[in-house]
Amino acid sequence: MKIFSAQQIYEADKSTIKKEQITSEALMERAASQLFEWVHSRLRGTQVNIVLFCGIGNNGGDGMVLARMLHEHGYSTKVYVVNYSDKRSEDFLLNLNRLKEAEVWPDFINESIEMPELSPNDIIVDAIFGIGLNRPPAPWLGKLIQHINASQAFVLSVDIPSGLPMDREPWDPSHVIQSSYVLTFQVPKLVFFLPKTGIYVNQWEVLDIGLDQEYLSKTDTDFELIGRPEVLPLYRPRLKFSHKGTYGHSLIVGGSYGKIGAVQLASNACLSVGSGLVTAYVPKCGYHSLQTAIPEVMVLTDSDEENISQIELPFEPTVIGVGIGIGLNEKTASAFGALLKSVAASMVIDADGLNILSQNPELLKDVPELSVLTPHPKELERLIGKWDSDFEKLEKTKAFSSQYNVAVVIKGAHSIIIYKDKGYVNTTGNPGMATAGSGDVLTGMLTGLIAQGYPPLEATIFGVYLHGLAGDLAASTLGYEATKASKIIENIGSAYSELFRQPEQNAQENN
Ligand SMILES: NC(=O)C1=CN([C@@H]2O[C@H](COP(=O)(O)OP(=O)(O)OC[C@H]3O[C@@H](n4cnc5c(N)ncnc54)[C@H](O)[C@@H]3O)[C@@H](O)[C@H]2O)[C@@H](O)CC1
Ligand SMILES: Nc1ncnc2c1ncn2[C@@H]1O[C@H](COP(=O)(O)OP(=O)(O)O)[C@@H](O)[C@H]1O
Ligand SMILES: [K+]
Repeated sequence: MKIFSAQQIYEADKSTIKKEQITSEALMERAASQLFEWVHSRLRGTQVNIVLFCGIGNNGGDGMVLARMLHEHGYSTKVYVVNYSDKRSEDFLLNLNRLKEAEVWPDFINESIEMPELSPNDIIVDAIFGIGLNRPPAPWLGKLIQHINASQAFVLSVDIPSGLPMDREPWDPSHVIQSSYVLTFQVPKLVFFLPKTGIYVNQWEVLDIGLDQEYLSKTDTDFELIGRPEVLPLYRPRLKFSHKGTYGHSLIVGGSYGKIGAVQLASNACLSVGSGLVTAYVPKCGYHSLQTAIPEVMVLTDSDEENISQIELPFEPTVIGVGIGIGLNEKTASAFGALLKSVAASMVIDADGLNILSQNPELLKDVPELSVLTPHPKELERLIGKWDSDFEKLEKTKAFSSQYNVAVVIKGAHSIIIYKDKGYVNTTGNPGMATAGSGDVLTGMLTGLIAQGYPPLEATIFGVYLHGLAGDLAASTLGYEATKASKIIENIGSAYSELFRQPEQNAQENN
């Protein structure tokens, strides 16, 4: 699913209005009836107190229409107009009048009014600001937002949590609505998925308000949300008359004394995702444990007992996954540098492989084109330098990816794959995966997919999704705390099956 900017969403609105020859007010009515249907189908007339906070723009207009519909269906409502500007939108004004005609009399909140009383049992509708927020909310608005956040009530945000801008981090992190649920119009918003802005969104769902499909499909976006519909077409079916050679020979290079487990995890994941053959290259100390733990994996050893010192390969691997548990030893760094120079095959580079690159940036030019780098945030910072916001981080990563023609996976709750100017935002995974070795599993999986012939970018999009899905399946039986890296591997098979089974749910959890 494409992720559009605010500008593009306004364009889509305009295009819809023009093409369908409807008024903007009719589009607002359509959007708000979707909101109403959502609420009504869940509450079914239950008598709870619904408190609506509506701004004076079109987001507030949506709130006004929703208030009228709730009132008409017998719900108990209290409406506050949050009067932050004299520049009220036309459609807001029109719907304010309609609300009054329906004999609902909103209270007007401004700077000098006391905060309204709220109960934890209320349902609060947050329609103060939408995607039009373009400057910091005034301090009194910030206080109102804090007051709503302190209420412990369920907060349903219209389109986006109020106070959250579309293209930057908030000016004051405490002046943003903490949404229990966001009903967002037509398309998901990038800020739902970034670490510093996604924290305001507990759950979200897209409401289809019928914006111009032609505009939406022909417009290119900087980011795409990766769910099952995006991943399924990437799948490469296994052929009946195939053999192990059809699915590539992966090489996993890594490990050092005390960190052989990382190679075990990566090799096992590589095999479990479907690589035809897997060879692990480790220092001598890793030989016995690897041969014992995973009989399917072949093992080559370095001449050094504890560290990789010189990589000599008696065969030509299809793809190399490198860096996990490798350490920062000088001998290892120069062996890694020599490996980069000697192979043309794509690599998947992780962990200390990335740190060696950061310490020796002259090696970056030798990284084979279309390789995949999988940094967690600290490793990324060492590679591209500090950033002042999530948005700058994305821009810097795009520049890095373009410069070296590599895909970069920014790992996190929503891992984002950057390739040149485009970002792919993953939707699977859970906090149970914040555990030792889950990154090693990802490295092995991406390597194993490339081995099977998935082009590197597709392997990365597919693999990051599958890794998260395997983690979700592991957590569904084990819970977050007991989910560990080896359990993610055990669920790779079920994750493949899951791809072809259940329809994707609309609501996404994001905490
Ligand atoms: N036809 C349309 O354009 C549709 C718009 N919809 C709703 O419209 C919303 C966008 O509406 P608007 O563009 O009116 O914007 P908002 O309702 O988000 O904000 C209202 C106005 O407040 C001003 N403003 C921004 N930051 C401010 C601040 N800190 N203090 C005071 N004033 C500030 C801006 O001029 C802005 O236009 C969407 O989020 C969505 O809810 C929906 O009704 C669907 C159709
Ligand atoms: N809170 C989370 N939600 C979803 N996925 C997560 C979360 N925390 C970590 N992950 C995933 O787990 C993996 C962790 O990788 P990494 O930090 O390199 O671990 P390690 O170095 O221990 O192998 C990444 O793929 C990341 O996206
Ligand atoms: K809102």
